[in-house]
Amino acid sequence: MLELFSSVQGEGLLIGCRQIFLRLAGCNLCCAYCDTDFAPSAHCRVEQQPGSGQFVLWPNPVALPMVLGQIRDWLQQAPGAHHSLALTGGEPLLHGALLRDWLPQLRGLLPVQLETNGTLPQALAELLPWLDFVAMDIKLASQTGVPTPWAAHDEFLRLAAQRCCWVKLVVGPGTATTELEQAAALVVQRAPAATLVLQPRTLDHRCSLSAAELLAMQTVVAGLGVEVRVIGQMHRYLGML
Ligand SMILES: C[S@@+](CC[C@H](N)C(=O)[O-])C[C@H]1O[C@@H](n2cnc3c(N)ncnc32)[C@H](O)[C@@H]1O
Ligand SMILES: Nc1nc2[nH]cc(C(=O)O)c2c(=O)[nH]1
Ligand code: SF4
Ligand SMILES: [Mg+2]
Repeated sequence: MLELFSSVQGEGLLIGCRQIFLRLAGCNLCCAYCDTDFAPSAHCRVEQQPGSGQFVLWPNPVALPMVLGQIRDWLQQAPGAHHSLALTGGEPLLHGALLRDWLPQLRGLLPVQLETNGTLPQALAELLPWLDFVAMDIKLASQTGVPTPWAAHDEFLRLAAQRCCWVKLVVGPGTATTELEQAAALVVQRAPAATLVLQPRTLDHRCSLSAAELLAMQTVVAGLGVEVRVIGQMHRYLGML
């Protein structure tokens, strides 16, 4: 485990909701735009007072009772403040066995949102009963630098559609209309109730696209019958974790 903190969700459909973030190490992808250090570490950093920027280091592997104790403290300090728990990484679905163990108790404290790259459908299938929200990326080759894993995304989205789910597309300079069309078609086919979020790539702390470029992309996706939102990474602007 790499991080445990209480913040405000800065992306996707739960933007603005207070959440506890649990970040796990490791990833099966290497997106060119990735803003997160997910390398395994000997320590997990745990923010003390939320927003303080003061961390204590817990040695890895962290045991579940430590995590539950810290979350209970935050919930008691701020009654009713938290909406849910965000499980992120790295790619959290690489830790299927651990999550199978942990999720029943974590979900006893808060509803659970999974942040995922949408490439590990088998792992998702095993954890679905303990997930309330699934925020899935479709990884566009123009931004990641590697071909989009369309087949894995297809299988993944079929499963995610059994939960409250939305799809994030990180878009940026070079994103092709054909990519947007293919992603929108997949959503229409596999999860017609899901919203598609256009998330502009953040580069050097700024939005990498102009207003005109974002609106043009929004027009393409909306024209294909998908519910669409344009949402940037708000936590960066707020200066939050
Ligand atoms: C760090 S990832 C962890 C979860 C999972 N590995 C994934 O990619 O969905 C969390 C989210 O941050 C997004 N993200 C990472 N770097 C970004 C950037 N520079 N600009 C915009 N979004 C970014 C990812 O696309 C993903 O939606
Ligand atoms: N505030 C905040 N919102 C987020 N939404 C997704 C995040 C992630 O790294 O998965 C993230 C994050 O790291 N911080
Ligand atoms: S899948 Fe997520 S954590 Fe992994 S490299 Fe891409 S953005 Fe980063
Ligand atoms: Mg992040």
